[in-house]
Amino acid sequence: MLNPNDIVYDVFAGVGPFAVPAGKKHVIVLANDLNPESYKWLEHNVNKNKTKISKNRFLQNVQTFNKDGRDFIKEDVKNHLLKLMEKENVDNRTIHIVMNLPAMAVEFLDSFVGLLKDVDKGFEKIQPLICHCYCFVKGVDDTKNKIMAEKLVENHMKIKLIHGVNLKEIAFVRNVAPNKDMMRVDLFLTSDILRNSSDDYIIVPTKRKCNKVVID
Ligand SMILES: C[S@@+](CC[C@H](N)C(=O)[O-])C[C@H]1O[C@@H](n2cnc3c(N)ncnc32)[C@H](O)[C@@H]1O
Repeated sequence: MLNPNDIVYDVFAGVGPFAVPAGKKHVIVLANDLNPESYKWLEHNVNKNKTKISKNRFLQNVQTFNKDGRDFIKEDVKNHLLKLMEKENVDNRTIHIVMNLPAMAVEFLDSFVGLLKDVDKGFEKIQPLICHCYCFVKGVDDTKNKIMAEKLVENHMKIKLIHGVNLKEIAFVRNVAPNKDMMRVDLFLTSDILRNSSDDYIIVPTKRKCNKVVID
């Protein structure tokens, strides 16, 4: 899916199985992991594969971070987006946010709501901005799995998902245990979400129970 001008923010990068191949394709990558041991090997793999270009350049190839995902989003992803919004020329590219921590990633999604609420222009320069959020659902059937994954994201972001507007796709990834499937929800992080100016969206009730969603 990735092209050389694209940008990847890998919030839960582990030892770099997404970040390193992306860096090798000359994609700009900001890769983060909280676990110091994962971070050590992420650094090792980035250096070993020569994906690191220069400490001093803004758009270096792969940059690594050792932070909690929420801090990484609110500080480093935000700052990087702000710099892109200030640039005069915009490359033709897609920005991807990868959130591969299926048990918990949805709990970090609210960080994007209002992330750029103080900004009033330049949003077109950071679109499309696609968030790939992995989650687990109680495996029932494909249709119900997709509804559960959608409700899970809606409850955590407190926004209504609308296909083609802020929802790109919901995909089955794999079965991980009896009655437990991994799903991937691809979201368009629109300027409405980033500014939290969500007149178009119905705010869904906050009632939620951890990762489980009950379908009537
Ligand atoms: C399922 S692994 C995914 C790693 C990698 N993306 C992959 O596909 O192999 C999730 C990673 O998230 C990291 N992690 C867990 N909690 C985190 C947090 N709060 N902030 C950042 N990283 C975290 C873990 O250390 C682990 O490396």
